[in-house]
Amino acid sequence: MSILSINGVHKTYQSGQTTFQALTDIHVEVEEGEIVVILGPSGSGKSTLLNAIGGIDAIDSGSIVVNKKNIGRLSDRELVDYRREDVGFVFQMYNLIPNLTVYENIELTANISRESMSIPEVIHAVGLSGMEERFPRELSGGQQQRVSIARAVVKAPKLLLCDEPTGALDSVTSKEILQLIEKVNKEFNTTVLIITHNQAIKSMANRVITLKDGKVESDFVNEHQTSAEGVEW
Ligand SMILES: Nc1ncnc2c1ncn2[C@@H]1O[C@H](COP(=O)(O)OP(=O)(O)OP(=O)(O)O)[C@@H](O)[C@H]1O
Repeated sequence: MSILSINGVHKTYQSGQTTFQALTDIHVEVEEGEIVVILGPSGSGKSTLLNAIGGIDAIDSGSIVVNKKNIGRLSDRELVDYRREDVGFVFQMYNLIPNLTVYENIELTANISRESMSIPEVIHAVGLSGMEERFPRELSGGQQQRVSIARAVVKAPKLLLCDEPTGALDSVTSKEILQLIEKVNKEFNTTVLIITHNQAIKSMANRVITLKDGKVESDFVNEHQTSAEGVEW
């Protein structure tokens, strides 16, 4: 079943008199349960595409359908619900709330979503049992990223959108985080989209899409998919 369907998407940015074409005629289909890695150099449109899928930025034309919802047709209220319920975000900079504990950071998201998972179960799944009462400043970068993944996963999203999730981490910690993302994909059947400029990450994907100058340059099934364990820097 298709969980994400992107059809003929165009997006421009206006700055002063200049119009910049950030996305041109994007077509992508993602099936439920896939791990899709979207690669491309800086400026190729990766974040623009991810933000459009996440309902953060509007597109100019075309359609993005997630979990049978056409994002462009949602009212503001429905869009808030969509961002709360259907998609989870993981960013390079963890964006945790500094004066809330690990537990509270996760609880905050759980409280605003309709059907959240058990917080202790999620904390266990991300390997943070025993650290519930710590504050973000008392955690390593990798542990903070685990909290941000737990926060995204606790609302049981259909789609996990990861923007350079290992961009700020060393290679050993990066591999652990990729393994965790893989575990979320398998255990919770969460479809995962990872955008990155790191070529190494593509080996764990079952689909690899490359963007160039705002266009899909290639979109192929990875015949040599490895586990996240097999990602080599
Ligand atoms: N708000 C904006 N106003 C004008 N141009 C923008 C805006 N946001 C992005 N752009 C331009 O759109 C293009 C695509 O940007 P985007 O951030 O999607 O690229 P990216 O592939 O994610 O890059 P990076 O890997 O550096 O994050 C870039 O040329 C960028 O300068």
